[in-house]
Amino acid sequence: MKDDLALPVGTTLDRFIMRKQEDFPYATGELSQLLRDIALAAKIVNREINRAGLLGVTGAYGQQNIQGEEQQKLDIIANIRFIRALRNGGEVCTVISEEEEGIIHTGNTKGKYIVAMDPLDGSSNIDVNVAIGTIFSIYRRLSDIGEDGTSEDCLQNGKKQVAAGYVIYGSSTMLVYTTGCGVNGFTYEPSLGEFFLSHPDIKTPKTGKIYSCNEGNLNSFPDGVKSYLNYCKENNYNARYIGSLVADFHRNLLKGGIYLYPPTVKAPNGKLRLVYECNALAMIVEQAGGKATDGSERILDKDPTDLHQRCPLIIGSPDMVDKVEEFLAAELTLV
Ligand SMILES: O=P(O)(O)OC[C@H]1O[C@](O)(COP(=O)(O)O)[C@@H](O)[C@@H]1O
Ligand SMILES: [Mg+2]
Ligand SMILES: [Mg+2]
Repeated sequence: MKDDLALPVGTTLDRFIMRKQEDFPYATGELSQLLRDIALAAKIVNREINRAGLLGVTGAYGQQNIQGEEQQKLDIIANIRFIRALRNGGEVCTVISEEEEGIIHTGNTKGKYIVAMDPLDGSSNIDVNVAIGTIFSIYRRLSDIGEDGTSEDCLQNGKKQVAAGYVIYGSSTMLVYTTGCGVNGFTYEPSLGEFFLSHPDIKTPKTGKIYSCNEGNLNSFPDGVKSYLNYCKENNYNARYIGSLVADFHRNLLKGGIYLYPPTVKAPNGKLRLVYECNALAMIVEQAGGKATDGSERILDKDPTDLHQRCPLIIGSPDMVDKVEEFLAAELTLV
């Protein structure tokens, strides 16, 4: 067949976004444009990450962020690249970032959207060539068009997300996102500079045999979590922990598994941030048939009170999350 000489390259992200937009007769194209702006920033950051070692942009930047964490140069670069792309795109009035203490007004007062983001996730893995990521949540503003966004706009509960996603910079670079109608994954083809649909309609298995958590903190985990980890070991589950939330989450999403960052003595509210890490992944996992909880409350039901607030995260295959909650509930009855 002649066609075999030129096999189709697949559906580009752009084309996919356009087709999805047709599903919404009242769509104005602004959210579509915003998703494209995020994809553009992801391509640029991907390039920066790939050549970081050559350009000497590895290592610490020499200042701390609001969380008291040493900022890496690539944290700063990714933060600048995403904020610039969102500002130039014109659809976003306000940004919340892990790397910025306060909310960032882009000057696009006509912009209808708010973006909360973790520009670079897995900072401890940046310089050692291990998969890292970017996490983003998109909300519609509540405040009036024509003004800067407000803190009320930025502290919306996770159920209000109109879209959420992540980019994983790993053996290949992928963009995975949802607009509330299922989860789709796109793989980046650098030679064409395009993301192509590679993982349509992702569904996470109901259960799995992989558990991911930093057992270095085991001694200070709640008893219910300790019991669950014993249960995993008794049932010969595989321990897999990359130390980049996006990468651990992505593997478990595709293969079935559970990621846990419980409260510890060092981090009594857990380590991960509700507004720009947990909410986005919770929307994705639920859209893929999974679950996300802080141990007792559904992540998406939590009302944020602070931009950088932390919360425990237990996320993944639904049966596995239920099992952890069972062990935690049993712990409470023993008290
Ligand atoms: O080193 P720990 O305590 O296991 O924490 C690792 C976790 O912290 C994070 O690195 C926090 O995210 P950032 O790198 O964006 O700050 C997660 O990606 C990861 O899952
Ligand atoms: Mg992070
Ligand atoms: Mg980060």
